[in-house]
Amino acid sequence: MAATTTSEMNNNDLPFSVVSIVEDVLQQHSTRSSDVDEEAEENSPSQVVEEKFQRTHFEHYEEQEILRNQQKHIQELKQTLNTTKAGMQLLQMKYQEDFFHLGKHLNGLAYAATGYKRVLEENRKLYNLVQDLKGNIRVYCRVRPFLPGEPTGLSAVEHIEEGTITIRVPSKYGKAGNKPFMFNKVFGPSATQEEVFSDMQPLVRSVLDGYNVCIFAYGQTGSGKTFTMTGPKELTEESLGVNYRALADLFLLSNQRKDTTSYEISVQMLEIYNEQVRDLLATDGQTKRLEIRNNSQNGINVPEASLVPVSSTDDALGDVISSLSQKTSHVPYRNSKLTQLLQDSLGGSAKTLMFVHISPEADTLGETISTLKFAERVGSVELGAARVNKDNSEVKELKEQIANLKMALVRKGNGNDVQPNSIPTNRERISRRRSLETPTIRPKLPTMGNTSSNSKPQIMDLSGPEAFSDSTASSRRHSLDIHELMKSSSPAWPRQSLEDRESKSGEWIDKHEELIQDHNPNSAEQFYQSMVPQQHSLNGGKQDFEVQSITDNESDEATASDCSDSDLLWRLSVQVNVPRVSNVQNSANPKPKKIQPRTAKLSETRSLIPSLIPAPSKRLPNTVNSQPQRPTRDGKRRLSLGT
Ligand SMILES: Nc1ncnc2c1ncn2[C@@H]1O[C@H](COP(=O)(O)OP(=O)(O)OP(=O)(O)O)[C@@H](O)[C@H]1O
Repeated sequence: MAATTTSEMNNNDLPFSVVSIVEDVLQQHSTRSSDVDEEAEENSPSQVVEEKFQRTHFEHYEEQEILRNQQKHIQELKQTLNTTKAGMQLLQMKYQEDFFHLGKHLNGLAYAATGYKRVLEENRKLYNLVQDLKGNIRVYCRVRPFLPGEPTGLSAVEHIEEGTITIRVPSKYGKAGNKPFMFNKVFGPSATQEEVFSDMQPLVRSVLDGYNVCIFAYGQTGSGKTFTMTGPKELTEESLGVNYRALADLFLLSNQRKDTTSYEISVQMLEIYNEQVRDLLATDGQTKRLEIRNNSQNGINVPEASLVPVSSTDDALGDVISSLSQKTSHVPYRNSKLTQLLQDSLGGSAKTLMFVHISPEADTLGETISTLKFAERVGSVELGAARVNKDNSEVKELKEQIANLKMALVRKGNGNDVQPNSIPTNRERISRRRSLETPTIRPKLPTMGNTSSNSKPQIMDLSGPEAFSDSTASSRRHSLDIHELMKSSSPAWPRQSLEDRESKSGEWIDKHEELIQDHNPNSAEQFYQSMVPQQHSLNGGKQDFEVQSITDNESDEATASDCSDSDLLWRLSVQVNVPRVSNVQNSANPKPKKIQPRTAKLSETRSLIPSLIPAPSKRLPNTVNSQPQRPTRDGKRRLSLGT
């Protein structure tokens, strides 16, 4: 029985203490049995047997009692064990349930967090869209990281969040505390070149939709302007700056669209240093000094000539921004070479983006704060909504006629007899209109007074080999044309008749142009490859950066694929204007081209949306500068440009 009990106990996984108690009892039982046997041997047999029986019986009874008690305890223990097990299982289930709920809750929180981020991003896009519609200059702020070897003390930047950068201001700069500055976007020290470019890529791409785009970098020396615009000294694919990426992207798109659209891309690199403009791509081994010219055909351009310093770039840019933000009738663009070149971007119909750069070091905080304040002011300048170039064909033609008439009047006033042929003949007009229709490269229209139909990005850098390219004319390049030309003392500027100019349109537009890409399907990769190993090798004989948007019957894909959300309304204005171009074509061409069904369909769609198009804000024309010249100041802040 003892054995059975033990085995039972074992089978039920009874605690060790219970098993040992049972074994002790069995041990005692066998000891007592042997004692009884010994006593029986000493007494008479019958008595002994009697006593033995009684004792055994009694002991047996006792043992049974003990066993019963123990079994009872075992049962109780079993029950406790089962209850505990059940309790444990319950707890486990509860914990699992709690974990599940916690996970769900966390998921919900994570989702809410991403939702919040999405909403913030959406808000930013909408804010940018509103700003674009108002024509505000977009301002992106970028903070350079601490450089190796620099004392990595306390950063001047307290906090960065989407479009807000908060600066720690100590008491020596006024009221101590945190000062927030708001921009369209703020990139922290860890932002990569790719991140920076991807944010502005839609803007760059809108060049191919016919917009002028100007991108320039501003900030104190060593704050990272060159890094953003070009890249570091050791260029790798990852470290390529905005200029390379923008060009590579334009080549890529032009290649992708080659079946429907032909783009002509050329590059111009200039340096403005001490108010002198130099052609960085001059092939004769010397950097030529250039003069900035403005005519209504091509807007600002730079024929060969020397320049007289006018005023500090820093002051001049500040003055222009100030005038623009106060909406004064006269904006002193001509006070510096930079502002002259940027005239169409700062006051024209271009989309303009300024990168403001700051260093993280606390000891440059004074400069940082004034840079950020200036940049905030720039961000508040409303230029009016950007306008696509190609919607201006009729206006362009009328302006062309007005300019020709003005020219004729001026000549008449000078005693020259003017032939009425300075007014374009029907044939010329038709040929111009045809040029708008051409499905390949749009020829440059040379006649004065005409607004350009080309988009010309610029690249400029004022610090070291800072470069920028020329921007095209917009409809606002007006008042300077005649006066400029008449006042010109540049020997290189052709004293040609309008007819001559028309016949040599390419030369009229820019002497420093050289086609670097045309119909080359591999040009994007070639360009990219050539840039990385050669580093800054744009000097290799390629000149003049000019991107032209060509056909007016561009396919939907050709115009649509590149636009960001914020470009949507800009695109709408492109679309609305297309039917007008078609009309011009039809009226101008005696044998009108058969309109592609795709284009016709587009026209229908487009005709539905004109009411959505914001009216471009109007500005008074600029007059020839009459501002007093300002002394040059050796400003610390500098600019790097790329349009
Ligand atoms: N975002 C960045 N990440 C890493 N290094 C950077 C970054 N920005 C700038 N640098 C480094 O900081 C140094 C100064 O930058 P950079 O030459 O671009 O300044 P800058 O504003 O063009 O100066 P300057 O006006 O004197 O020409 C360079 O060594 C550059 O590689």
